[in-house]
Amino acid sequence: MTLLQARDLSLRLGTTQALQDVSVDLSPGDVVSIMGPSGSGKSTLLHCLAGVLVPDSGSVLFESTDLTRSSDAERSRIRLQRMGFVFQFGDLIPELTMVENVMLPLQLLGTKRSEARDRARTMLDELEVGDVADGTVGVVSGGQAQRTAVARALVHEPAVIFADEPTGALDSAAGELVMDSLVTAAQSRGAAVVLVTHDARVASYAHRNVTMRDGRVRAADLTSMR
Ligand SMILES: Nc1ncnc2c1ncn2[C@@H]1O[C@H](COP(=O)(O)OP(=O)(O)OP(=O)(O)O)[C@@H](O)[C@H]1O
Repeated sequence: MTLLQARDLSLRLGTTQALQDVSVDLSPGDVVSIMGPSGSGKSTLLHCLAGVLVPDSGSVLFESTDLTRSSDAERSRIRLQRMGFVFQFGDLIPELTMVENVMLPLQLLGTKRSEARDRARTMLDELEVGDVADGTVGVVSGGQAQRTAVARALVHEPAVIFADEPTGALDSAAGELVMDSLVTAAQSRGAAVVLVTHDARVASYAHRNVTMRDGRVRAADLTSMR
């Protein structure tokens, strides 16, 4: 069964051919890393797979919807309901506590506040950051904030998590904890993970690697060492 099937994606950004004929498949529970030098098109590919950017040509079939033929509103709805996102700098809302940050996707999806709070707390406990649930970004460590961002990405049970340099701002010990929690929690729910990273240790969590160079896939389906 395929969760996401991207075919022959090409996209020009300004004067740069950011993607050229890129194809990627994702099955439920897959963990795929996207590596490659700076400027090779990794983030652009991730954004096309997630329906944030629409390629000039090619198709992105996600759970039977072609994201390249969907309206902005439809793609936003699919992202909210079926996808989770983790970025390099957590992007937690600083005015909210950790648990309030994790409640957000559920509340946007219409879950009652009390239920959203319970589910967010359970998720934070699972990621071993339940003790900082009532803290704000200013008082928790970078690793705790990033595990909270992972909790927020997973709390609404998405089919896929997109993570762009999720450990890029952390030291290696904290980064490993974030990766362990991300991959373990996603796998236990059958969610796929797409990771953009420069870091071979982060990529070693993946089942498959896609290496980009100048907007093209250089090598796909390499077996990870882990
Ligand atoms: N909005 C834009 N306008 C013009 N060119 C862009 C734009 N966004 C990205 N590019 C160019 O597209 C190419 C691919 O960028 P992208 O950010 O996908 O690379 P990347 O591999 O993720 O790089 P990095 O590792 O540095 O984040 C680069 O040459 C970049 O300069």
